[in-house]
Order: sequence, then structure tokens, then C-alpha cells
Amino acid sequence: MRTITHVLFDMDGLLLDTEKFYSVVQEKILSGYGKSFTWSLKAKMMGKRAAEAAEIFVHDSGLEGILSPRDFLTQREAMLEVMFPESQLLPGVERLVGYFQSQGIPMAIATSSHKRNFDLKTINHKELISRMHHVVVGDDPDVKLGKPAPDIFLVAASRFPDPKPRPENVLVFEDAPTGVEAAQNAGMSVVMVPDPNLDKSLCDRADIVLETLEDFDPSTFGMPPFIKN
Ligand SMILES: O=P(O)(O)OC[C@@H](O)CO
Ligand SMILES: [Mg+2]
Repeated sequence: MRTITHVLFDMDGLLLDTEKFYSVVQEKILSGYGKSFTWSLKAKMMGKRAAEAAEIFVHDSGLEGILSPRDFLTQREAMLEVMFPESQLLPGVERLVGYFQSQGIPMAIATSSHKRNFDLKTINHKELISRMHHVVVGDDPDVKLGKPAPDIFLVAASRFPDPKPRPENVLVFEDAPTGVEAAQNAGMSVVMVPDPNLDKSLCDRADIVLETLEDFDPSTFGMPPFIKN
């Protein structure tokens, strides 16, 4: 069994309940063209950086030549920026972050979200962010390729203080197939907490798949149990 010495958290859909904002807004934009937003399209977009997600949205919705990826993002951001400050923590986040902190396991966030949106989403979650050693955002200059490339997780692992973790000693928590793939490409272990609407065939690569972070059992990775409070 691999010894876990460091933890990396994805953010949207894993720490914060923000994927629903993306869905509502993308549904609204598509309805303007008489089209509907599907979970199969959502599954391809989630976890990706904005520019890549926009290309997929326009292409798969058959809107090429009608709606440019840039105009899509302009419309999407305008609607999302008022929603993001309302972001709520997902169930189990506080307990899990508190547990890793009590175990002296350093944590960081690795999110495809750009810095501007990260700041909007976390404006009311300063305490959570303060428990992270660092945050790597999607527009970080050192992140050359977005998820499913391993870049963002490798960059996040490299920013911990010495002794830096080897990938096999890092545990990643993710909600998206793209993110799970990125973690595995980085050589890291990964726990997936998928949205229940996600096609189950897209949730079979992770080391562990949970319905909620509340179901995480530290002993799965050789760590002490949660203290019963
Ligand atoms: O899940 P993260 O990497 O935080 O980014 C999500 C964002 O790309 C929207 O799906
Ligand atoms: Mg996510």
C-alpha cells in the first residue's frame, strides 16, 4: 500500500458546490439556440480550463460559426460572476480538511479555475483556503497543459516545502473524469466523488469512488481513523 504524505484537492464540484452554476448557465445559453445541455457534454467540459471547455461546448453543440468560444465565455462569465460568491462547501469538506490538518498532512488546491474566478468562489471561504499550503490555478504560468494532462498536479506537488512528495505519496480528490485522468497521469492515487448524474462508465478509473467525502475512510490509505466526536 502506498504511504500518503500529501493531499491535493480539486475545487469545483469537490470542495465547492459550483458545478451546478456552470450547468445552469450553460443550459441557459443553449436554450437561447433551442438546444438543451446534456450530462454527456457536461462530462466532457467539467474540470477543463475555460478555453478548452468553450471549444468543446461550441463544437459539440453545433454552434460553430454561430457562437464563438470567446463570446460563449463572455456570456458565461457575466452570469457566473454573480453566482460564484454564493458557493457553498460540499458535505464532508470541513471534517476531511480538519482531519488531514490534525494528522500533519500538508494540503493544496489544484483547480482549473482561473485566478479571477477562484477569488470570486472563495471570497466567503477564507478559513478553508488558509488551511491549504498553497493553491495552483488554471492560468498559473507553470501549468502548460490543462487537465487531463498531469501538469497542474505535478506543479502543485512541487510547491510543497522539502521534503517534496513523490507522486506515489500524493492523494488527489477529484469529481471529474478529466481530473481523475490527470491525477493518474501524474502517478498519484485518486479518490473520485462524482456527481450522481455522471455516467457510471466514466467513474471506473479512480482508486476509490465515493458518493460523498463523508464516506472517506482514512484506513483505506493506511491512515488513522477519524476521531469520533
Ligand atoms: O474542477 P476544477 O479543476 O476546480 O475546475 C472546474 C472548472 O473547469 C469547471 O468545470
Ligand atoms: Mg472539479
